[in-house]
Amino acid sequence: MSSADPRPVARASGAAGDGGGAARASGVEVTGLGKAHAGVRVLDGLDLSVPHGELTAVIGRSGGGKTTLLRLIAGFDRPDRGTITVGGRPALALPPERRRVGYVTQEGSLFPHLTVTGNVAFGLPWRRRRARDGVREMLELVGLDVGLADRYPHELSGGEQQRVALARALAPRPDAVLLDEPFSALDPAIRVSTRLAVTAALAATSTTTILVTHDLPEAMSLATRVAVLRDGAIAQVGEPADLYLRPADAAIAAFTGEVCEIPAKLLGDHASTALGPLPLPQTAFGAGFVLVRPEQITVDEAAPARATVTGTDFRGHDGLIRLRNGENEVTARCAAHLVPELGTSVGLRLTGIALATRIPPD
Ligand SMILES: Nc1ncnc2c1ncn2[C@@H]1O[C@H](COP(=O)(O)OP(=O)(O)OP(=O)(O)O)[C@@H](O)[C@H]1O
Repeated sequence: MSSADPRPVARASGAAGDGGGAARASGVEVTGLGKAHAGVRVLDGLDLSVPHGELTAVIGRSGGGKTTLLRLIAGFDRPDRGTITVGGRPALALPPERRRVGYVTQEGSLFPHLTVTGNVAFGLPWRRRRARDGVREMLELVGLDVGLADRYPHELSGGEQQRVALARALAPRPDAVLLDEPFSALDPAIRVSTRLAVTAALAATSTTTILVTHDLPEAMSLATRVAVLRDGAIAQVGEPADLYLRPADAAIAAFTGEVCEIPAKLLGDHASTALGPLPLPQTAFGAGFVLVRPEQITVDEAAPARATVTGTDFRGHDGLIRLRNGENEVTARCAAHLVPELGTSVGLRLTGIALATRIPPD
């Protein structure tokens, strides 16, 4: 993790949400979860283990069942089969209000007729409700100005509303918090500050969290681990770098970032390509392709392989360069100030290890 990495490093114990005790020793465990909607199987034998105090992001195609998974954990729907354990306690026998699970949606879903104080206090136990200290503590935790305590939701910005929603979810000191695309309705400037405040509050309280998001960079930068939901089950779970650099298959490689296919002779532990040799993640033989990220193709004037720039796609901090190398089209990524002119001939070199290989059927 670099010093610029916004992920909070320390997860303090004994902070606001740390209820302590053996019940909080585990996070969320889901095994063999199955659920059909209107006769269509959405989840099919899904296993997911989120360690206590960690943030796991769940990504997957739209309609793949991410919200369904969160709703089953929260207790808003019942699974057809499988088990769910939250904070070490079997959850299925418990109604939503006794599961000790907080839920924050895209819209925040604050009560419009209650002030910030009323919304946050709603999540507090009775004996703490009348004490404004409890509300103040929660607002400070999510980085909100306590001067906003008497405002109504419509008097707050979207980012402020989401912080209040998290404060309300954290107030009862839940064993887990489920975040269903909580930042997607926010504009980019507010989005960054809101997600920093939210993740800092979750870290300070060591709250086990499942984040559903469509935003891949967001998942990769905030989560300890990322899980890919595919065909009703978790196809791969791992640290962000694992998923990006060592995807389980070609489909996950394409889902987790841009990929480039390069024709190759697969020679066991490495491949031979027109851009030079490349180590393989698994032994493979035959004529096929290696998959690499665009940034693994580097422009290097000393490299023997040459290619002509046929297109550029400027992205601000970096740029994609489309290149023709003999019969092959490849895409490289380079720093914005190094993007070459159209039509230029450049040297190319492959770096790193192939993400995956593909051998076309005969
Ligand atoms: N109550 C319901 N009745 C019938 N079908 C439903 C119900 N809830 C969800 N579905 C269907 O189940 C599938 C999974 O939906 P879900 O909302 O869990 O997916 P998702 O991965 O969260 O999607 P998105 O990323 O678009 O939010 C979809 O095809 C959806 O239409």
